[in-house]
Amino acid sequence: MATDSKPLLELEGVRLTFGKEEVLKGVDLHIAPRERLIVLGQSGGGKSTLLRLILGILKPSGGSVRFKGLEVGRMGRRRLNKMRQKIGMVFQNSALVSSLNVRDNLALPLEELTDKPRNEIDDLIMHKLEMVGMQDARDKMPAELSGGMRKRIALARGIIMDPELILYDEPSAGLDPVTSTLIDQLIISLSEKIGATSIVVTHEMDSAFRIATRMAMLYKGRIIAEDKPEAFRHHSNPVVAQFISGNTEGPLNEDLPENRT
Ligand SMILES: Nc1ncnc2c1ncn2[C@@H]1O[C@H](COP(=O)(O)OP(=O)(O)OP(=O)(O)O)[C@@H](O)[C@H]1O
Repeated sequence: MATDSKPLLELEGVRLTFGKEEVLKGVDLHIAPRERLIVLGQSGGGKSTLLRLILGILKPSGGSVRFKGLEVGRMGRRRLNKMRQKIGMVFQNSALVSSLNVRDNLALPLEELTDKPRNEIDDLIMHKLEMVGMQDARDKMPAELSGGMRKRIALARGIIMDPELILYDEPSAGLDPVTSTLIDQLIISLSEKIGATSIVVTHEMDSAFRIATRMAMLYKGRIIAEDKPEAFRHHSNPVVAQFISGNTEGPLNEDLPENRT
């Protein structure tokens, strides 16, 4: 029990500047094992940037990102590779390599980050394809699959190494409502099956409420609210309340290009 209550991931005072733009101004966030945390925020607010900091693709300009107690920004290549074996990533638009078939797309992270033999890689791929109901797609090219099928393959690739943490960037973007619900259910069941923690960036509020065990709102470079989903439905913070409702009147309007001075 004691280890389970320790955060898997700790972000403290994380700042990130691109040129003159300070995108993150001090993000504090602790993520406990097995949580499914939804990160909400406006377009261009820095959500994808946050995921890239967690993966160690970007280094913070200030503050710290710790995965299992280790500072990600200070890891060398070997440590980073080791950590990335424990983190699965499901990108926006699935991000499959169009010139590779499903089998080879799923093999990529295993070949890049491990020295597993081919037969072991093939067994793992079949097992993960079965978990997402896509065992018949092994030899198909991405172009032969629908958006929902490609998303299932992206999920299979995200869990290929039984990660402890899975990062999802807009997992249901561009999918029809039914496919989107099925993908949300799969996200929940897969993370429960492998005992993973999930961080999901999304703008789709129905998906967010279906998936979340906790929610956080990123606004103007900081986390301005974090709470259980029920609390987010009727939040006292006017920014959160407007974001959730999609109301066209409220404090978020100050940030619209036409209202900037
Ligand atoms: N590599 C980069 N170099 C310079 N600026 C960048 C870079 N990556 C992101 N940015 C800028 O940082 C800001 C945050 O981008 P980010 O993609 O993290 O936002 P987001 O919240 O994920 O947006 P969306 O919801 O639209 O995907 C944007 O202004 C973007 O232009």
